[in-house]
Amino acid sequence: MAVVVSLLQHRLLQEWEFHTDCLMLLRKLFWRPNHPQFPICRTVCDFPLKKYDVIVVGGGHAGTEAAAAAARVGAKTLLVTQKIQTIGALSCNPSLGGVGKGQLVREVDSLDGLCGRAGDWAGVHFSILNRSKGPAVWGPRAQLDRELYRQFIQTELHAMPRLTVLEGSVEELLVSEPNPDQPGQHRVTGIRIVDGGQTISSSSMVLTTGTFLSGSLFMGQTTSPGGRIGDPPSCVGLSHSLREKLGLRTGRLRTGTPPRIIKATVQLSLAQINAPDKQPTPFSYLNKHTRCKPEEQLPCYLTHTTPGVERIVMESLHLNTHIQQDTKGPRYCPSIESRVLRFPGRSHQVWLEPEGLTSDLLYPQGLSMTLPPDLQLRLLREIPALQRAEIQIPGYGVQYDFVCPTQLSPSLQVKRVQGLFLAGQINGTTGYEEAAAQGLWAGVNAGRTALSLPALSLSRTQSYIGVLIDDLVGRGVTEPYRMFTSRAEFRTALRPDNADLRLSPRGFEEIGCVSECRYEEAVRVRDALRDALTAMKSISMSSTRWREKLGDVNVSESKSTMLSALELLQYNGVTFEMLASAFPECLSKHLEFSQRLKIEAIYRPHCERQVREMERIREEESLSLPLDIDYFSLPVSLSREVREVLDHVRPHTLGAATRLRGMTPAAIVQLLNYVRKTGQDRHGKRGKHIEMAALEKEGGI
Ligand SMILES: Cc1cc2nc3c(=O)[nH]c(=O)nc-3n(C[C@H](O)[C@H](O)[C@H](O)COP(=O)(O)OP(=O)(O)OC[C@H]3O[C@@H](n4cnc5c(N)ncnc54)[C@H](O)[C@@H]3O)c2cc1C
Repeated sequence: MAVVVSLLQHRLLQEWEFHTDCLMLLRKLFWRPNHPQFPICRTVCDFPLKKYDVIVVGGGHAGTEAAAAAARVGAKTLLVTQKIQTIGALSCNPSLGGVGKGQLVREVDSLDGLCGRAGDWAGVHFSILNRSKGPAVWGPRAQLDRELYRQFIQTELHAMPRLTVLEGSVEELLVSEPNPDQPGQHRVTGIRIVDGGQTISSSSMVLTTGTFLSGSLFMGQTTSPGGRIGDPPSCVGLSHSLREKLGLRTGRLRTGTPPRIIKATVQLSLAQINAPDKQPTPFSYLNKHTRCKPEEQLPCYLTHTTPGVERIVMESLHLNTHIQQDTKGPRYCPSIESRVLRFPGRSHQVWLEPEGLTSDLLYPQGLSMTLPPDLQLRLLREIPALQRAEIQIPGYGVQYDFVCPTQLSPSLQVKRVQGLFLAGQINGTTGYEEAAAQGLWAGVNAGRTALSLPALSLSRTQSYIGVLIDDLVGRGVTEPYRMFTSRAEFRTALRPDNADLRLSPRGFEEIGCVSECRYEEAVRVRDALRDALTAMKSISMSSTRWREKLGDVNVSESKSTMLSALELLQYNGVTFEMLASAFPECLSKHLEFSQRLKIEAIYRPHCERQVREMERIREEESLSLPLDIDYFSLPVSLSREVREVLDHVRPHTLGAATRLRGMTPAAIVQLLNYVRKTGQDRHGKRGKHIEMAALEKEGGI
């Protein structure tokens, strides 16, 4: 019976249809935290095995995705985390997605990860951010019910084949001599647990300790050890293992969280209401609906700080230890103290966000602070809507160790330690989505390595996950790293609408982390879109004929050339529905994909141009770069970082430049265009001479 319930539950979770209340009922009936039928071990003595293919340390957003991904690729996996109850906990903001981050959620979902479906289950307010810009940079986002999110993640993990969960704290990584056939100075062999000092072996491991590695909590002038309020830090032994035993370079970063406010004490009538989208858009490609019905969604509210807020911050700086420290915090999610110090005299936005369907708390986004609790209350009450507010949990800051991610390879394996993978905040990132994306990729590669399969990497031309990892391992971090669409040079191709086509087929055929049912759906969509594009290309008419056929479309009458239906779809005001009603016999069967086809039509020419540029780069790899280029004054769009690297290394060829740390495809295109454009002049004058000199210097002639 237990097995049948487990299978049924898992199947339903994979393929739910939210509008069927029956699933809610089944979940209510069968959901039991730590249900005994699942392989969960509370103490080390309980656990069934002494050896696993993969051990994942930490049950946050990176760890849960890593454990699930390793199990999906076929590895016998153990997830060890300090508290089973906090698996999938949202440490800070009750929200998922956003600009750049939403793209990551879609990509994790396309590789069969958990967070997209968890977001659809737990979301209480859905919106697409950046709608005024093109669909390539739209940001799917949701406010979440914390409890529902945590429960969903735990239910998924508990039902995952090949995965065991152990409650415990890891104090030491066990290592031995490296395998001589592979690069590296050590080889990971297992872990030691704090409680009783028992050891468990594995040849692959993913470390995802988040904000817990030597974590310290700050509130006013009080500092205490901790990784998150109510949770102890990772034991000192683990930091020692990484630094002293393995010789890894670490750094220190910080972040903070706002006080949680009792909703009943807030005068919401004094704040501006922010409604969700009328029709929620699911994160997951498998879901047609979200669990929350459109009319059941909760609003957010917008209010602003006053001069009184600034005064309290400035007057109490001496009582605020966290803010006095040099440690770098998240630039794009700053505390109210940092905002006031950076932009004095301004009023700052504060979003009042629901914490869940039944929660009586509000999360004041924008008011992250580390003042003493009495001053936090005084500060809140300077805001009109919060003048009677009461705090349930005060805000606090956390400082933690991270491992400099340039010590990792693109598979997220530590270069000098065979079998050791790192993911999430431990790599210097911030945010659930960044953690989930790395966790999934580290889990895939840890699983593959344990099964003697080659580790894989994702290119930045293919995915935001590739951009994130390439940035981390190529450039490292100097402050908590968060994703933005501007980090992706190929963002018009890496859209939130097409992550399934980019990743699910590869995820099934090559990587092995995608289920057959998701693969089949992605292939169905891919084939249907291809057929629809072919059909649209085959319909071609003059603009006059199109105007006759479709009525008042915005195509110039003077346009004498023929336009295909696909080209016409690029125009403002032309919809796929209009084309389908004009040519029902060949287009109406594709109406299901009308929005995707419109987006595809808009971006296709640009994406094709980018593909041609990439091909050009490959063909031009041997193109010489003049040795006397002044990279700092080059009149092209290159970042300061890239100019510094080029100036320092002075690569001889374009191919050598592409392999430099931190070089992006966009920078290479800029360089290629510049050298091609100026090449002729230079060859006529000094170019040849310089190339000869370079060869001589290299001993080439
Ligand atoms: C106070 C605070 C403020 C934050 N503010 C923001 C913000 O403003 N914006 C933002 O985007 N993000 C913020 N975050 C960060 C966000 O919570 C993280 O980015 C995200 O949770 C990172 O996921 P992770 O999986 O790397 O780590 P976490 O979610 O931190 O999970 C780490 C897990 O590892 C476990 N663990 C640690 N050490 C051990 C061990 N030795 N043995 C076993 N288990 C262990 C922990 O119990 C925990 O379950 C904040 C976090 C905190 C704590």
